[in-house]
Amino acid sequence: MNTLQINNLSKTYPNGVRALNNINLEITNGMFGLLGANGAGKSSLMRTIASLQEPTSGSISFNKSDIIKKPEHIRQCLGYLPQEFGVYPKISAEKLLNHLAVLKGILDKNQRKKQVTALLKQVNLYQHRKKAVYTFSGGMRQRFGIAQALLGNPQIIIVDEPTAGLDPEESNRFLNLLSEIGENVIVILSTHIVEDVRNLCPKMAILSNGEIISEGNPKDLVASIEGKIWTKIIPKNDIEVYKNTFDVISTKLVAGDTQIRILSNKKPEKDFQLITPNLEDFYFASLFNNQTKKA
Ligand SMILES: Nc1ncnc2c1ncn2[C@@H]1O[C@H](COP(=O)(O)OP(=O)(O)OP(=O)(O)O)[C@@H](O)[C@H]1O
Repeated sequence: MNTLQINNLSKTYPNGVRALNNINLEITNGMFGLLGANGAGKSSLMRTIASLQEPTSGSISFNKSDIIKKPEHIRQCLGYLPQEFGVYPKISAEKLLNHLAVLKGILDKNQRKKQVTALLKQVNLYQHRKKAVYTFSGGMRQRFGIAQALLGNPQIIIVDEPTAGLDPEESNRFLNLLSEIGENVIVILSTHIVEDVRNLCPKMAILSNGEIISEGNPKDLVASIEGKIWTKIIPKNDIEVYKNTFDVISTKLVAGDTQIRILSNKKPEKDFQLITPNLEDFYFASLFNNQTKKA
């Protein structure tokens, strides 16, 4: 069993932005979803775990080895697909993956060829192996990205916002690929897409303004708000009135009408309907509770 242990981790950038604020997490084998809005601090946390930047304070260990003092340990067993993969040179996907394999320390030529071929097949890019990656579509690039992250059989794989910008079919394809990686490694999926976490991750945490505000199994978290989420269709202009009166966690346009969802232990008033909550409701309820706690 692999264990990533994060204790009291904080990161303040030189410009004064406090991106991470006292994070504590223990992550073991399987898919772990890190959910948060843009700017919540997900990439800051992913980059710090990948030892690409140092925290301001706190500690991270991977299988009991301190990765801030000894970053080479996690680098050897890490596969990382960053949010921005960067510029691709004008060489074929096969050559680029081979080159990245050398950088990863796979020096035996035969072993390297075997692994590059197997990975290109696994991510369904084998038939496109002679094409340059910069000519690939967004989805193909992300699949190439996961192939490079899997080089060298990593024990911990970090994917940062991998489906942002992909169409639904490519997104599905990518997530299926991710779910096949296996249960014997840690996979951290950082995303703002609630559905992705619900479908894939048995464990998750919500990050907001650099803090972990909820953590657990998605089903258990949703069960904790069972019987507390109420909905009503209201005129668009009344939103502010309802917000001032009730704990409105979200508003949504449904077929041109405005639907509000409210967090309440009992029926807020007549015409409200109790609904079976989903993970998105839990996410919004967490953000709402956290904001009101701070206000
Ligand atoms: N290198 C940096 N220097 C200064 N501030 C930064 C730096 N990187 C991130 N930030 C700031 O830290 C905060 C968290 O950013 P981060 O990129 O970690 O969030 P995120 O959840 O990954 O969001 P997104 O999905 O939009 O990238 C933001 O306020 C951002 O502007």
